Amino acid sequence: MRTSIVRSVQSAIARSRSRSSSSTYVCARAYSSDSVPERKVAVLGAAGGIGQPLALLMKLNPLVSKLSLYDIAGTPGVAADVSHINTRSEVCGYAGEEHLGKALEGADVVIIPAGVPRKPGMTRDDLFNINAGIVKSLCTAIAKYCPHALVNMISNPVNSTVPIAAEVFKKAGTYDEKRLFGVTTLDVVRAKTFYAGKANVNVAEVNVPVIGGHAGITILPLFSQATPKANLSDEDIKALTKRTQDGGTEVVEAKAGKGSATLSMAYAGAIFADACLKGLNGVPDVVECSYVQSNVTELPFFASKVRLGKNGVEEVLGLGPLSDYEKETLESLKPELLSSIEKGIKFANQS
Ligand SMILES: NC(=O)c1ccc[n+]([C@@H]2O[C@H](COP(=O)([O-])OP(=O)(O)OC[C@H]3O[C@@H](n4cnc5c(N)ncnc54)[C@H](O)[C@@H]3O)[C@@H](O)[C@H]2O)c1
Ligand SMILES: O=C(O)C[C@H](O)C(=O)O
Repeated sequence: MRTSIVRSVQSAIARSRSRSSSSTYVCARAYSSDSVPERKVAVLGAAGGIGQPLALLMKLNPLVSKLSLYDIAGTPGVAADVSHINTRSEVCGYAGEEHLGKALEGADVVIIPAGVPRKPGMTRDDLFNINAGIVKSLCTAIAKYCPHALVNMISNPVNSTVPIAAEVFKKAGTYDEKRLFGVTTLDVVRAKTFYAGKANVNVAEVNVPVIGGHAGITILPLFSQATPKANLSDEDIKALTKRTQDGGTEVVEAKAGKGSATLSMAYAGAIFADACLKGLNGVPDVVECSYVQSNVTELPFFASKVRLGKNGVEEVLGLGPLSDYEKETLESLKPELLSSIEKGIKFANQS
């Protein structure tokens, strides 16, 4: 049995090598699984700092049957590399725009970490001029080749790139607000880590919702709802809030010009994609925070807890009780978040 699987993998690799002589893509079939639904996940920007470890983590996910790795260059190598891992999914690497359609066809989940990262001294909004165009063209292709996929937007500034994606999909007639997500999981990951350290509780048991958006003061961790409960002072809560808001900058400065968070982001992106896949597969009660179309506040997009289901967003959950500090901070983040949303909408509609 094992020998025949090994032989079939070897012959699949040989077949893929012969058809990828131009080195544009490599496809290698691994193992099949009868009990779990087939799911194709595409990563756009897969040769980058986030893309590579995210490709690795998605290759480790047993819910994935096909892993499609797309970038403007470098993906055949990444695909060949991760394809040797003995997990379920078939891996294909596509390099160059002419292969984007093939990379996307049939995708259930598309994860987008394509675009430039920050350098010290930059805000996420400083990335807008380059990343807005990248996201727009990738979303145009998604609308064409996999209009029903769940889209996990990582590219910054998320506060604007998600509204850009929504406008592109609206124009193409494929927009479904239940299928578009800004990935804010890294804020939750950070809030959990920092809270566990300060409260001296087991980090594996910690939960902290993070609402708002994904940039500076628009990131609002709700430590008043954190569990397990801990008796932290107002000063501690303020310091934890600030550290969560500045978490990305902390990494950008530490990397000193060599980019922003990649490994922790890949981890966070893998958690969120896994939640999307579980929801699609009908696993009940899958809840994660995400930046989605929302009416929990007056802002058209807002991050809060979201219940995931077979069609993507099943329910955008309310904010729950907020402390006075959180109420005040929520009001103060709204103008900046609204202006980032409007900037994205304007860009998508004028260019
Ligand atoms: N949402 C979050 O929490 C979060 C966290 C960390 C980083 N980010 C953002 O993710 C993005 C990527 O960061 P990174 O560190 O991986 O950057 P990186 O430069 O290491 O990788 C980006 C990759 O995107 C590719 N790319 C560029 N244009 C493309 C296109 N048109 N199609 C496909 N691929 C394209 C590049 O070739 C590169 O491989 C940045 O915008 C960064 O700010 C978001
Ligand atoms: O901070 C950045 O520029 C990257 C990312 O948004 C992060 O939060 O780490």
